[in-house]
Amino acid sequence: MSNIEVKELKKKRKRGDHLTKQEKAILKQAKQQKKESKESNEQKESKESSDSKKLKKSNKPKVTQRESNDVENVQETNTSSEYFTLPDAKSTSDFLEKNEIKVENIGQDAPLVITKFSQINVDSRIMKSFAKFSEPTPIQAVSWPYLLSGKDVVGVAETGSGKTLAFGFPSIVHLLESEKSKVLIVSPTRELARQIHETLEPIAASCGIKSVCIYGGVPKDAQREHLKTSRIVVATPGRLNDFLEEGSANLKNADYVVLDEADRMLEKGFERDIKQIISACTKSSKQMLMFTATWPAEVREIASNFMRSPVKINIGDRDELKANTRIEQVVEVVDPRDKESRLLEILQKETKNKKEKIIIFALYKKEATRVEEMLTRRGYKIAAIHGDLSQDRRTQALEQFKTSNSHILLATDVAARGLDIPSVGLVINLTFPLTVEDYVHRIGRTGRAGSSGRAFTFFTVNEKHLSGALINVLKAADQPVPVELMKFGTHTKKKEHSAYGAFYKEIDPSAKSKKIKFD
Ligand SMILES: Nc1ncnc2c1ncn2[C@@H]1O[C@H](COP(=O)(O)OP(=O)(O)OP(=O)(O)O)[C@@H](O)[C@H]1O
Repeated sequence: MSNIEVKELKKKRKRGDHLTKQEKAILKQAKQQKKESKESNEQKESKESSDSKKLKKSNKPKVTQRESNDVENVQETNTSSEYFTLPDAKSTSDFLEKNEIKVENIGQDAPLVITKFSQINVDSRIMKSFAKFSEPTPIQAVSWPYLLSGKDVVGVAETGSGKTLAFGFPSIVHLLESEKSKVLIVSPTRELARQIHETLEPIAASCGIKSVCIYGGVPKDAQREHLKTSRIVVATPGRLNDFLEEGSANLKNADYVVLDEADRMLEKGFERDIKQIISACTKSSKQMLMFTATWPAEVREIASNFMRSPVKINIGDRDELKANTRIEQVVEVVDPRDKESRLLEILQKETKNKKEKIIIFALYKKEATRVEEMLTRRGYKIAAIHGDLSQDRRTQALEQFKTSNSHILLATDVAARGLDIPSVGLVINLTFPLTVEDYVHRIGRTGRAGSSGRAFTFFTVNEKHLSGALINVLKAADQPVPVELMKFGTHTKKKEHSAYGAFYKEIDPSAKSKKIKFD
């Protein structure tokens, strides 16, 4: 058995390909030999070295907690341990319990966790990106061991819990490991794509890896050029498909594919685009990842069509729809005609001597424009972001809001998901969104990365079909349920797949119309 042969088998195992009994036996034997040689090296070393030398980490640490001799279980137990060590069983179980972590599809094994950065053993250039954090967040702690081991993963964790680095960090390790590979990350909105790119670009660049952000509403030339050399592609579906159709994007080597905000990406408005994109990633051994804060039953089956027996990670018991519990939620049932006067009262109170940022959500673009004008006339400095604005104006508005030139952002649901602006203290839902999932994402623009936040929501008779689902979300977070809301009824209706995203899909105005052929 040559080293090359063993290496090939390890790769095969990492990809999740089937191993014959003989191949498993070869791996087991190799593992045993490695263990023995390590032990004999360690014995030699301990004889000749001082105590400090013993503390020095091996370049390829082993999983020490759960070695298995069961050949059948080699794939599950002997994960890609060269990148991490595991804590002892007690620390693991305490961590899992404290954070209400559920991990499915790992057989009989206990979940693997990386609770400290010191357990990670990867290129130090990547580790620098964690210098500002004290420890991995729960979704990072649990998803990293599986992602670093080549597994498909569905990760469901509350808004603002660090999902971007949960899928982003292992993607860079993957690119360093495999020179030909590419990473593709798909996001539903341009702003979120830019944000993901801004998070990962510096880390990738420090390792000499180029990345590109592909999104609509801006000229194509620069993106097309960067595509040629980039190994990380962060994209919105429409523009990416344009590039695929014209032959400028090549995803043949994309073997680490992420759908961020995965439930949104699998909705009717996007499903076809996503199918097209994934079928362009032709490598059979690709790793598929889906991350989100909301995972409705309606999309779980669709998701399974794209994945190979994924590990399902659920932080905080999120089989039911749940909002971040650090957000104080106030719901006020009002007459639809009174919403804007109530908004003015709230703003007057909330903007007095307060520095925190506020996001106001409207449902329709026209509504957003009208309310923006109304508030501007009353002297408020407003930044606005919705689908009717040019991309330049959207980018500018978001920048203004982030850098504090204006404390209020008026937005439609293009800003509901993913955007990470740490000083947002209050979210106001002027008009309730189309689904309660969107409500959870909207209010999740506050209370990020362990901080607390507040959300104020107007609820009217027009949304009464959503009262039951909203009541459940309020109750699950121990928030008060107004009597007026209860009067609308507590029943929940099954969501229609086509209901979501109806106002959401981004149309790229710069995309060329398709040719129609007449016979
Ligand atoms: N280990 C960590 N410790 C503390 N903060 C972290 C850690 N990892 C990431 N963060 C910070 O947490 C914030 C939220 O992260 P991120 O935007 O990835 O959340 P998310 O889970 O994707 O949210 P959403 O569901 O709204 O998309 C970011 O500001 C990020 O820098």
